[in-house]
Amino acid sequence: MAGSGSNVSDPFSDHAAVQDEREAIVDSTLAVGRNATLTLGTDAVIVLDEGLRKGTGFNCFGLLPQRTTSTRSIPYFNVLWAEIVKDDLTIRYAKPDSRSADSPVHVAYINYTLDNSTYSQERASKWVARLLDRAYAQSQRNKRIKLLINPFGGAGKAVKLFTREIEPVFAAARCEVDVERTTHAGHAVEICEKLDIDAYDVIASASGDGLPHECINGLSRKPNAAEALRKVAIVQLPCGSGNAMSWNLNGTGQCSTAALCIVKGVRTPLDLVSITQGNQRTLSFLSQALGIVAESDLGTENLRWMGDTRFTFGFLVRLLGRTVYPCEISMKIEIEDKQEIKRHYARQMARRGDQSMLSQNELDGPLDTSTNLGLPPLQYGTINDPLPTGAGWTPMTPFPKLGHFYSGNMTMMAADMPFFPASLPCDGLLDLVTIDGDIGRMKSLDLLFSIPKGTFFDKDCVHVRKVKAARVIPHYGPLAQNARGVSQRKKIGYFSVDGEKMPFEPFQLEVHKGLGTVLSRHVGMYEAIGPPGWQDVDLGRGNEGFNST
Ligand SMILES: Nc1ncnc2c1ncn2[C@@H]1O[C@H](COP(=O)(O)OP(=O)(O)OP(=O)(O)O)[C@@H](O)[C@H]1O
Repeated sequence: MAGSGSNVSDPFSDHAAVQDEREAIVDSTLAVGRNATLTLGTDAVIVLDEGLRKGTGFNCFGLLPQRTTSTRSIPYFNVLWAEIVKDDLTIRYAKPDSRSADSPVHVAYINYTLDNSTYSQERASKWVARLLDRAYAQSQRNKRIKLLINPFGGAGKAVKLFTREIEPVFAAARCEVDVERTTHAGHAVEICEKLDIDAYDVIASASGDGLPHECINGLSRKPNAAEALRKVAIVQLPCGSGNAMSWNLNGTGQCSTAALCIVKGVRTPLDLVSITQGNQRTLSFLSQALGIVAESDLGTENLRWMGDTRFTFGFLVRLLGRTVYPCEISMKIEIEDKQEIKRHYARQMARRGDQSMLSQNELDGPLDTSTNLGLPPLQYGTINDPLPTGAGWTPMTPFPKLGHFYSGNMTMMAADMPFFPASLPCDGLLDLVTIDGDIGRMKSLDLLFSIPKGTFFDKDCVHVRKVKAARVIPHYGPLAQNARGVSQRKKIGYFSVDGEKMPFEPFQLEVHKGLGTVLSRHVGMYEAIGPPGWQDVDLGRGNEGFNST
């Protein structure tokens, strides 16, 4: 009944709480001049300024509408820096050029002259500190970035893109940037092998996916490789043609937006894959391909003048030719059923959903100090060892009609190419897809169009498993007689790792959970929609699923 004693559920009866709330509102609002205030809102800083209403003064003789609102909101994510110099408060932020989802950004700023009383200055300094706390949250400020530019990457525009789109964003965010141009193939490996890992937080590549691949392999050559790969985050500023790393971690193919995402990026551990061939061990962060995908990429180098279209052209030519690429494959399968893969994905996403619950150790996993911080030992040996036969390993099995062998550690292989929708940055597993090459042209075309639509995963002819390791022996390439008259297959064919050409010969791969580190827009997840229907999967209780640690 109204008025009968205290009502604890009535927030207005709690005077202390109301007082706290009032003070919080007062603290979050800063008066900057007679007609303007800046307020720290839930996810943006709100600028209320009568001056904004006046517009630019040009309204095309009354034909264009004048700005009628006096407020503007700047999302915290876009705030690059804020500071007070003498009596001037300046907030620099990344302003999108358009409303499109993948719009580039440019650096803009607002500036107000403060009342120069000590009280006002102190309040303003506290307000700026609170703004920066919100703008950066879990992300490290003033990152120290080693920035490598491949002057010939993509369409050869990386240097221009750096000057116009990337540098202004890093400068506005007060990042320390040390720029170096690569002069030859393999240069990034050499630079990263010698890099002082205490001097940098991030290695950024203004390039395609080739340079990040080299950076990872450069760090892997250090005697303290595991420590280096843990300490320094590898990122990409998308200047190539595929730019998969940027699409997966930041959801953009724009250099300026990727720079903003790196400024605000949070550390995410990334599984890396060891590939052994002969006596070589290479690390991979993205994909391994044999057959049609490798040929469409590496076999079309002579068509570079076509730009991105060369992949599609190469793909269609081979697809319509119903080319097969026979191989023998043995895998250590962890999850095979598509519904189980969706459940695994849903379970991992549920864990990631509450980021505040994750400790840094849980995110990065324990660092194995038993190996002097060098690369982790290979659990299943190399391609030169006898075939592993332990739990989960399938026998070496012929795939006589194989059209695609494609394993992926990230979802997007390029813009609109979510080839591995169930992949996760740090589940210790690789998504391995095989498709027969003789499935018929219409079915093949339908498959091709299903990739951007996100329905590819559920197609019957698409075989997907989550694996921890695999051994592959390619059995294609033309037959030729050797000097002793014995028929042998010529080593002609393409094997691509992260889009880079590797020797066309047998290989073994093995996943290392969370060995690498990247910066991502969201902790522990890719900017992708996941396998179809994963949100509807019933996780049940007590079902812990695959434990990859
Ligand atoms: N200065 C250079 N001259 C020649 N090759 C270089 C140079 N710098 C880097 N490279 C090599 O270029 C290769 C491709 O690099 P990157 O991925 O950056 O560009 P891209 O191939 O054009 O991009 P994408 O893979 O998206 O098409 C890498 O293998 C790297 O070793």
